[in-house]
Amino acid sequence: MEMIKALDQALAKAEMLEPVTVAVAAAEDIEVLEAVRDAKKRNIAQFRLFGDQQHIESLSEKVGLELTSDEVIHTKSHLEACAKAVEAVRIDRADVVMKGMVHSSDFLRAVLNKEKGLRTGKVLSHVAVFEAPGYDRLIHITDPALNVAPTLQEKKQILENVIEFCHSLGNENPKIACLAAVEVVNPNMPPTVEAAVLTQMNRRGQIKGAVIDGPFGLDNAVSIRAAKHKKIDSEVAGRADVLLVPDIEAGNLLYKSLVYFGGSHLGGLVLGARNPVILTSRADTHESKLYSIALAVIQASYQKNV
Ligand SMILES: CCCC(=O)OP(=O)(O)O
Repeated sequence: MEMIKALDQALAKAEMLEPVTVAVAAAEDIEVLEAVRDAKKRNIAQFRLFGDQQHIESLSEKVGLELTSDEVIHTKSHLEACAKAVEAVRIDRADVVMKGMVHSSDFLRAVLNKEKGLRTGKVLSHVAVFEAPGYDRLIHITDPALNVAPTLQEKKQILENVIEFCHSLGNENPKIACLAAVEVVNPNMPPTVEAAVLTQMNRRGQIKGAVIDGPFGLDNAVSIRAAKHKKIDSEVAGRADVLLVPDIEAGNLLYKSLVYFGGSHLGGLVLGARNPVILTSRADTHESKLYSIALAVIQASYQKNV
């Protein structure tokens, strides 16, 4: 498979695949409904929209989205919308679940629910895929939204999730930079120590399918000039496809810096679940929500074929 290097390429790829049914939790939002409208136009997805029916219908009219009566399912609260959207996926009435205008914590509680959620045996983790101006490839940030302070063991599993995801986008050997505040191992700075351990686990074949290195500062992970200036010699330095961040604070700040200072678009998914799960910020654009749907279509097709 040809490697996907841009979000528009992901959209084009999704258009060639089987459309999926997406269950949206709390769909009463302009940006969500614009993404729904555009995904339907491109025939990459059908939808089941859970939320306040009147509100969904009035916003849909504003964005020129025509809905049939079976596409909207009225719910009385956001929690009910999350539970019902996840249930739709569990009982195979939908293939993908998507966060709408609801807090990530409420949405994730439904996804992670032990009896009624979409857990597998794996650690679930979030990845945000950015097209950043001036960077020559897609940059994956993990985990900016789900694992608050992952342990070393959890970081290994977060890496395994993102490696499989990169493979689904045709990147067979992604370059992964484990980020910290500095690029040397400092026993007083746990992220630097864990980055070194993960690097060694990759070298010894305990984490396969990628080239992992670290610790790196952000500069030398994504800038060849910075890496050369600091005399860092690594296949990954300046060319990272994936940034493993130390914790949710670093990841979420980096995510929102790329959006608000960098003007980047993105796609966001939860990995490791039974079905694709779309999770973006409530404030992300409809373009980013559409790209997320495209990535979910690709992931669904990949999961069917492996
Ligand atoms: C993937 C970003 C998660 C997030 O921060 O969501 P909200 O902005 O909706 O809180």
